[in-house]
Amino acid sequence: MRITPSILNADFANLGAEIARIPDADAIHVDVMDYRFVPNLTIGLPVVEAIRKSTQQMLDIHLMIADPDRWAPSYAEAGAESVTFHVEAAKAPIRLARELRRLGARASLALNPATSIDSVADALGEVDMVLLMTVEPGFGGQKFLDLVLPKIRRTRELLGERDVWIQVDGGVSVETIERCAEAGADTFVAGSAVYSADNPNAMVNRLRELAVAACAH
Ligand SMILES: O=C(CO)[C@H](O)[C@H](O)COP(=O)(O)O
Ligand SMILES: [Fe+2]
Repeated sequence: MRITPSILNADFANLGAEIARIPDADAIHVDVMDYRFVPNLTIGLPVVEAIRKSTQQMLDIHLMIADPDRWAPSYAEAGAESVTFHVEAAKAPIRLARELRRLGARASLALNPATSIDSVADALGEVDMVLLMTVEPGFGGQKFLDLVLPKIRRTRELLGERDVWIQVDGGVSVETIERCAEAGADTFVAGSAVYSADNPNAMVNRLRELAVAACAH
């Protein structure tokens, strides 16, 4: 069970210090948005390169951008351990996943809430993680969409014994993480839940404990 907090709701003027507040995180989830794939703009490659220099923690880059085929490899070259791109945006997802792995990164495929996992079933052997959006991408602090839970179960079923992580992203909190874990998710993005907590690192550990306990049922 991995907790990968999103820095979307952290203080962007103090990113290094904000990341240092969550030493027990399993990775730092960085949301890259481009005003094209989603109606929001965040940060891009230069900031990711600066983050890379400021921390040894695993970087989990979530690209919500148009044309990831063109831009995603640079994030692997910048030293990100995991690069996620959206299937709705990629022109050649298998070629891109292979390129990311060739560059030494984990390759990960993201699906919007309305995108079916069965539509990408044949590509699952090419990736290290599937990110299932549990809100419409673009903003932090949105309400978790329960309608994604059957897709988490279906993804687990399709993956079988394969060692592919299932990450959920959007509205994950102490209220919703157990449902995700019971359905088969093993990697959890939490943005506002972590950074609105008085003690973000304690929240990371609390979320992990809830996920572990839910899975043991
Ligand atoms: O990809 C994202 C939004 O598109 C973010 O990772 C996600 O929304 C995290 O924030 P929160 O936990 O507040 O929902
Ligand atoms: Fe994200």
